Amino acid sequence: MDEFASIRHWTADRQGENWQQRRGVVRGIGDDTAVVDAALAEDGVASPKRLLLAVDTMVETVHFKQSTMRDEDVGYKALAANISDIAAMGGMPLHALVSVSVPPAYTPERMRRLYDGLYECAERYGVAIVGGDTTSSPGQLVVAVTVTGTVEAGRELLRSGAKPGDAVFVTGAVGKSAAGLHALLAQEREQRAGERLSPAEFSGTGEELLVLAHQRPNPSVRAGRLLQECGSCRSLNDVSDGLASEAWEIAEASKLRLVLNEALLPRSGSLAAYAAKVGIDPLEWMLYGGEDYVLLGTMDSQDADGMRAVFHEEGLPFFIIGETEEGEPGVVLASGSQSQGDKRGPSTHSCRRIELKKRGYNHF
Ligand SMILES: Nc1ncnc2c1ncn2[C@@H]1O[C@H](COP(=O)(O)OP(=O)(O)OP(=O)(O)O)[C@@H](O)[C@H]1O
Ligand SMILES: Cc1ncc(C[n+]2csc(CCOP(=O)(O)O)c2C)c(N)n1
Ligand SMILES: [Mg+2]
Ligand SMILES: [Mg+2]
Ligand SMILES: [Mg+2]
Repeated sequence: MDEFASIRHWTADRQGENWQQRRGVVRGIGDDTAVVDAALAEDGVASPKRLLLAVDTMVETVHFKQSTMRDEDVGYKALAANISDIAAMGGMPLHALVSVSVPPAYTPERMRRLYDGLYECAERYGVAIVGGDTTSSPGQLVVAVTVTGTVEAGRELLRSGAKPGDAVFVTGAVGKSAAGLHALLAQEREQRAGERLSPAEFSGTGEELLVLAHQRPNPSVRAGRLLQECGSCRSLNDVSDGLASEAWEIAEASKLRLVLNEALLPRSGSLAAYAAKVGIDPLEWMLYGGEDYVLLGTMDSQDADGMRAVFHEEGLPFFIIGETEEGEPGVVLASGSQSQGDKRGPSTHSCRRIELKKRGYNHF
């Protein structure tokens, strides 16, 4: 049973509508965050804002190793990954609760450094850290962060709102984090056995930006707010498990197909250079890598140019990478097409369509 099937097995049809409704639950399990009508939660009148609630966990050896992340990076990324889910609803992040399970290797100084990173991220995104929980751990460090946020009622950007004929967009390059992890793990293998492993120094090298993307991801809060305000964004998700996997989630929730145009996928120069150096197809990292925390969504295709202009004005990247179409839920990668922006092939090129598997990072 995979991760998604497990969650369904544990939770599907386990609670009647009664308590969900009486507690103002607009959207429960199944999206980037839960959506709760704050006023209805207390049997009050309708609120102009709704509460967003989410938790994500980082586990040593699963999400990071001593050789891939400094302690302050672990703190920063644990909060950033959570803020990213609020961004993926078009919301404003507000509060965080931090639960840590601390093994003996993590001295008070190391934990203080982890909190340096947490607070750095909190300051940058205007999040108040309001509590948490602390336990010992026999082996690995576990950091679980719960975030709250708000969004204008009825304006939350769900995975389920896409319509056939929408434009598909991403708010940044994908694959850099996975390439950065590859560089860090390659460095780890080069270090002598028994040496205390620490994150490799990449400053001044071509890999520096990739490693930074892995250790210090920037959740797309401003982008999410712009998309929420514009009114033409129909579905949204953040890229934690990989582009293909997140596209599948929108396809399933909205009951349609996403057609991604390979030539339109943003290609980072540093990613291409590193992929060539180590002989790996960069597409593998771009489609299945994950942990990029950019936003993937769909919008009214008529407003796509306007949206691109709004993002440009704010100095933010925005790429139209495909479109949606009616059909059985699925994700297709089209290459060699003649669509706009594909400058690589002659116009006689035939379009190749590959069905993408729902593959990405899966915990089970
Ligand atoms: N153990 C659990 N019990 C109840 N609900 C869960 C559990 N694990 C996940 N969920 C719910 O399942 C849905 C999908 O969760 P998931 O963690 O895949 O989303 P995400 O945080 O956007 O992705 P990622 O964890 O890759 O960042 C969410 O609504 C989440 O609250
Ligand atoms: C040492 C090490 N090995 C592998 C990875 C890759 N990785 C771990 S979890 C995850 C998906 C997001 O997690 P979640 O779904 O829990 O939010 C990915 C891509 C890593 N970061 N560090
Ligand atoms: Mg998410
Ligand atoms: Mg999650
Ligand atoms: Mg998440």
